[in-house]
Amino acid sequence: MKVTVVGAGAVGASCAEYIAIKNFAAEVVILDIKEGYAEGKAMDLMQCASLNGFDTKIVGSTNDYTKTANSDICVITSGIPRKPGMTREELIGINAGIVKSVSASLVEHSPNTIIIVVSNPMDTMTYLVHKTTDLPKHRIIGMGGALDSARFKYRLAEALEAPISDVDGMVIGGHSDKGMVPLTSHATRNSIKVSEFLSEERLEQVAADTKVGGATLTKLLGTSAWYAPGAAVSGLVQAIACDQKKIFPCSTLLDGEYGLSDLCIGVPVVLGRNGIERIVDVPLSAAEKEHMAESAEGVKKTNGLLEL
Ligand SMILES: NC(=O)c1ccc[n+]([C@@H]2O[C@H](COP(=O)([O-])OP(=O)(O)OC[C@H]3O[C@@H](n4cnc5c(N)ncnc54)[C@H](O)[C@@H]3O)[C@@H](O)[C@H]2O)c1
Ligand SMILES: O=C(O)C[C@H](O)C(=O)O
Repeated sequence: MKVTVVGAGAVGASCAEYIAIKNFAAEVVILDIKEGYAEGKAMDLMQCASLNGFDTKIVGSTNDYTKTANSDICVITSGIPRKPGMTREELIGINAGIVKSVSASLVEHSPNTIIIVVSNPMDTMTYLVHKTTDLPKHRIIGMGGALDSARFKYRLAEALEAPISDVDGMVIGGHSDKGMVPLTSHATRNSIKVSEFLSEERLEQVAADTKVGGATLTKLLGTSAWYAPGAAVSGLVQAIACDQKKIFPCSTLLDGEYGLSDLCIGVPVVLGRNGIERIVDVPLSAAEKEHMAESAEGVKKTNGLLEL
């Protein structure tokens, strides 16, 4: 199993590190445009191998796509992150050009690859990869919901004063401050609906804190987060590489599912060796349906800014 990660910055390096530590891939190539940067990160990570007990070979590349040839999975993290006070959507002007050229180079060298898009605004960047490459839709996956769901579980555990391992929950919709749809009606603590433990008001606070999860960290860090994003990407990569058939909310091209078409947005999917193997239809409450429709409108508005 060969995995390429484009962008050796905060998220790309974190993602490569988690993939290596989980020890399921033979090779991880990290590629960056900055001279020597990916080679440096790869060498530093390789020097963790004996300490952390992994055999994954990590290779760095300064913009040489021949090193990425025949990758089974390619992750795109190249592009600028937001600064405090910015929205993800404001990154489109710079990141669209980067994602378009990077995805073209990746597909040229790995025509059978599965692409995972991380760069923001992620749903729109995932749509852009659909529009500009000829990869089939099950091989283009946007990562956002896996991270947002991890943040939702963190906030639920905090409210419930329970261990995170007792909590389950999922966030669908657009990966944006306003567009996320935390599915509070489906969230559980050890199979019991969380509404049995928390007031409606407290649950609304959990949902609100979840939606601004990325903005909260950006304010604290001065740039956006990387540990949980890297871990979330590695979870998707592992589910595909190991054919786990796990369900994650991922951004995917919809064609009537959830009453939506011609956009990429987060919905639950089964991930296996073929990429997105199935979109899972979850019954939504009336409020969740309304939030999903509003979220889709927001994503479509951002897609409208693309020069296709
Ligand atoms: N989808 C998500 O859940 C999620 C989570 C976190 C971050 N992000 C996004 O991921 C992106 C990266 O964030 P980061 O914190 O790692 O930023 P970063 O600045 O630390 O790293 C980005 C890297 O991309 C490289 N790069 C730029 N143009 C390139 C090109 N054409 N080819 C190859 N490499 C190129 C840069 O040199 C840099 O090293 C941002 O757009 C951020 O908003 C998304
Ligand atoms: O918040 C950001 O801009 C980065 C990322 O999308 C995140 O949710 O951490």
